[in-house]
Amino acid sequence: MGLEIVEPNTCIRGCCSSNSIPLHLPPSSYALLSPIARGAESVVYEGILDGRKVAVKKPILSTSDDIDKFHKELQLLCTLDHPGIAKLVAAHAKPPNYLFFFEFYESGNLAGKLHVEEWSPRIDQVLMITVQLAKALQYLHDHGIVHRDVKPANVLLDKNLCPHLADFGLAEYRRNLTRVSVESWRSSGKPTGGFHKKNMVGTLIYMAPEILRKEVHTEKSDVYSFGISINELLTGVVPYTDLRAEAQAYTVLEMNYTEQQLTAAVVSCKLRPVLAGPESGASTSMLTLIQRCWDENPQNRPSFSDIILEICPILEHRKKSMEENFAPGASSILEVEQFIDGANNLQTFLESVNWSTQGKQLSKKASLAVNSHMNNWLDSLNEPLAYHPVLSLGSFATCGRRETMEDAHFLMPHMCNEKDIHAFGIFDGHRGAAAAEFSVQALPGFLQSLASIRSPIDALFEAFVSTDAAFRNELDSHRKSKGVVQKDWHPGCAAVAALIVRNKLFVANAGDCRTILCRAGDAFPLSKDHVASCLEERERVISAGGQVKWQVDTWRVGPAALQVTRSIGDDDLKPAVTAEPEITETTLSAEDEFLVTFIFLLT
Ligand SMILES: Nc1ncnc2c1ncn2[C@@H]1O[C@H](COP(=O)(O)OP(=O)(O)OP(=O)(O)O)[C@@H](O)[C@H]1O
Ligand SMILES: [Mn+2]
Repeated sequence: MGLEIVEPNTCIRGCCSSNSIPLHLPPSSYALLSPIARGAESVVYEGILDGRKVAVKKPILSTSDDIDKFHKELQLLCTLDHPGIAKLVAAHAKPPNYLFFFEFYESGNLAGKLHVEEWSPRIDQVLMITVQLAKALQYLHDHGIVHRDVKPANVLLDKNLCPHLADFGLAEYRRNLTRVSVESWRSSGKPTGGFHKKNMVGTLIYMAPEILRKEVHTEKSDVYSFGISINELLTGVVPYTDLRAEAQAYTVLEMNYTEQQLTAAVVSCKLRPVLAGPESGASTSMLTLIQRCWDENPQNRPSFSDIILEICPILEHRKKSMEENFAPGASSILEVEQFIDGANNLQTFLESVNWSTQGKQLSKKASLAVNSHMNNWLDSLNEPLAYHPVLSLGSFATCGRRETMEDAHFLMPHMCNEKDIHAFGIFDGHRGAAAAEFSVQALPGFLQSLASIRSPIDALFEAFVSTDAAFRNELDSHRKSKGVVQKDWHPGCAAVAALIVRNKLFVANAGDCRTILCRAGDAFPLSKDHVASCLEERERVISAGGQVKWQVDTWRVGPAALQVTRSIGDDDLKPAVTAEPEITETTLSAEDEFLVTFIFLLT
């Protein structure tokens, strides 16, 4: 770059100096274009410096403390030179203009990439970002600097999606950190809540428990924030917004939990974000590493050198297996991309079980085992004058704002070729789609096999319980024999099934899907939500040996913080979270217009 360094190359106070970064610039050498981001403390503009595109950070300086802070940040930035750290190319440190000029990173910050663009990185991209960031933080720590604001919003991505750690507004030399932290941030002298809001709310979810307890910030507090951020990169979910998988659409602020509630939960109840599952493509060792990063005790957290040592071999192994599988002759970038995608899919395929097929096979076995004649159901209802419903049906499913579909449903009109028997069901998965995928195949089979030997109510009841037992069995045997299923992975699903036998409607429910009957224009609920906020359910769970705690915003069950109290799967919470459904029976009449069974969506 042709920018000249004018000696003495220092800031106005003489406290910042550099051999390579110009610290004052002739006004003609730069121009500020449109703003890219407005924070509480600064505005970042797209700009031109000496003919080249840059990002210009212009701090809002309203008190002398702010000016001190600018000098401190500049001093620090002048000493840093690492490919994983956003590069300061120049600064202007003389009144009236205080400006930082950074290299421009085209792909914006990682938070925007994940949550606005809904980017879902491949596992090799996650690993690459993890290693690069860990190297940048290792470099900082080696220089005695603690970043104190590690989060995806402060990670900038270049056009190759390589990460560069930015925003040194809170960075400090470790030796200066004695008993500062939260108190000193709070006393920044600004009358508005802006500063407080920025540093507490925006960063709160990344803050280590010791910081929330107002203890000293150490390198290990950066490790904690790093762990939370990498998990976010794997899940694509803003921390704590999916305590209940069904409510993922919430953002932290919308969820209305107060600072104190979240702080209390993180500090005292050791609440952490939901760990990424195996479907993210992350290996068990990587997931365990994340958990160690967010360990309660800072001393149990790995250092960045440890993290690099552990992640590098995983990345190497990944690269190697992709190279080995690399098709000779593939030449264009597109082909390479496709190939990498293919390799990823293959990996995911090998690592996961096809739960749908498992469920289907089981369902076949079950229905073959019994000769299905349902005449006994129809015989028992043989009232010639009874209302005879005529059925039309349909279904609609949408993934909503979630990355993957965890819900499933079946429509089984004319079950076992009986024109007056129909069954429908909906399964709302959580902690992965496995339980829903399995149940949607298995449950109808169980129901058919039980039709000839049980009453409709008993058949429904047993179909739920058997599906649950079969799923947990299957999960267990995969855990034991093939090791393909992680031992701490406990998928589950809420389920509701409706069975129509001539003019009788039976609805079996376990969880919080809902069924509503429209009768003469009015809505009649045929199911009751099984959630921990319901006193009756809470008491049932506790008496079955489960733990129910108020966490964040509502009552939740067990360490998994599940809101539903009945489900198929969730084997870590059995028997308290039971699969036994509650069943209602309704006699249909000509007034009944339609039946809606649905998953409660929060959008
Ligand atoms: N070099 C850059 N290239 C591209 N975009 C940038 C660059 N620097 C900053 N930005 C954009 O500006 C945002 C804010 O930058 P930064 O975090 O450094 O400032 P801040 O004042 O701390 O802002 P905030 O209050 O939001 O944390 C970044 O998240 C990013 O979107
Ligand atoms: Mn920032």
